[in-house]
Amino acid sequence: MTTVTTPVPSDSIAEPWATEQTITCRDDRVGLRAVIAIDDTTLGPGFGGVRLRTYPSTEAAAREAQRLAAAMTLKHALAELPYGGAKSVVMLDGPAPAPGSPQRRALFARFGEMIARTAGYYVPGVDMGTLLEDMQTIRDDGGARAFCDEVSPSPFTARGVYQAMRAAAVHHHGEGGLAGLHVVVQGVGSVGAEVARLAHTDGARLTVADVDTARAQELARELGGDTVAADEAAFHEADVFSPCAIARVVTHDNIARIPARIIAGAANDTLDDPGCAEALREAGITFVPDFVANAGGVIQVHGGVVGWSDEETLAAVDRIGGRVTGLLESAQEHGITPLAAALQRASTVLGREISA
Ligand SMILES: NC(=O)c1ccc[n+]([C@@H]2O[C@H](COP(=O)([O-])OP(=O)(O)OC[C@H]3O[C@@H](n4cnc5c(N)ncnc54)[C@H](O)[C@@H]3O)[C@@H](O)[C@H]2O)c1
Repeated sequence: MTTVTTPVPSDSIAEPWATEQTITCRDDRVGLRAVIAIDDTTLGPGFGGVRLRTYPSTEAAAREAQRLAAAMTLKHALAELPYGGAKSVVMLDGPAPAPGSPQRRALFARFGEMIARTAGYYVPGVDMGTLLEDMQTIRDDGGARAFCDEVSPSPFTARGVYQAMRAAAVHHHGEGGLAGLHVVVQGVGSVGAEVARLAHTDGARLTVADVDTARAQELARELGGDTVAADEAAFHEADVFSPCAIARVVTHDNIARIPARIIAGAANDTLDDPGCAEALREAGITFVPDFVANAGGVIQVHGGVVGWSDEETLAAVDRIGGRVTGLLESAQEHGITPLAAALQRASTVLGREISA
């Protein structure tokens, strides 16, 4: 007699046709429930991280995988990288298996086998909740291609965000760039702290915020700056606001309270909804799309894959600045938002219409 295990209660994949492929993966022997979303492979295999966390439903997990995969498509298209957009989520129903444990290894080995079935069209990397060793398991035990670069992408992401911020400052204030400007950084983890340091080196005055207040205070001391409460960072008097922590910090309801004239940060999904981009433009605030500003990490990963020298990788990351300048000029010329300009660029690169 066959035993049928009841699937995770719920629901469905809400948008079955949102991506080129959305694949569910299940193996009860190792406790695997995962969703792989391959958004678009026009430019190459879909590359995107594996996220490991709990979700309230299968639908929520699938939605997140699809949404993040679409953002990766845009990120790679704008960064001129030969990858499509993809993302996967492994659903937890309790605490994550400990790093190095046989359970964790079995989970990622099996997931790797399922990734291998995409025949290279999905290439995973590290994301929230996963570790380099998980990618190595996917590769070594699962037999799938995986990006397992041991170099942390965070400093490269930070450098790209800094270049984006600087380009926006030059666009607004002329060649002086960030010198003398007040920059508020929300979230001073591996990316935000480095963004703050680079802006400080460029002559900016820094105010930093983090839910880990000791971390913010220590960095403020290092940079001779100030701190502000984490949930007040966006509303603190400043020239530049750099969200480097959580998603959706800009909402229709709070735009009127944001004093900064430039928003450029690392946090994915900074806008609560794409319509906020037009509201920001009307409020006179220049928003640099997150998927343009935070591409330094994927550029570094690609540099590792194709064997760029450190100088070549840094030069490629620094080109984010010129790209932002181009988008801001195009947006100004056509009376559109920088987000719309970025989507137009992605539409051209991908050969299909992409709207917000
Ligand atoms: N690391 C990368 O290369 C990379 C690449 C692209 C995008 N991002 C995005 O950039 C952001 C930062 O990434 P990271 O690698 O620095 O993460 P991190 O975990 O190293 O740092 C995040 C920091 O934000 C703080 N934080 C959390 N919630 C906060 C809140 N509500 N207000 C203020 N601070 C808060 C945390 O205490 C931590 O110090 C994330 O949104 C991430 O998805 C990172």
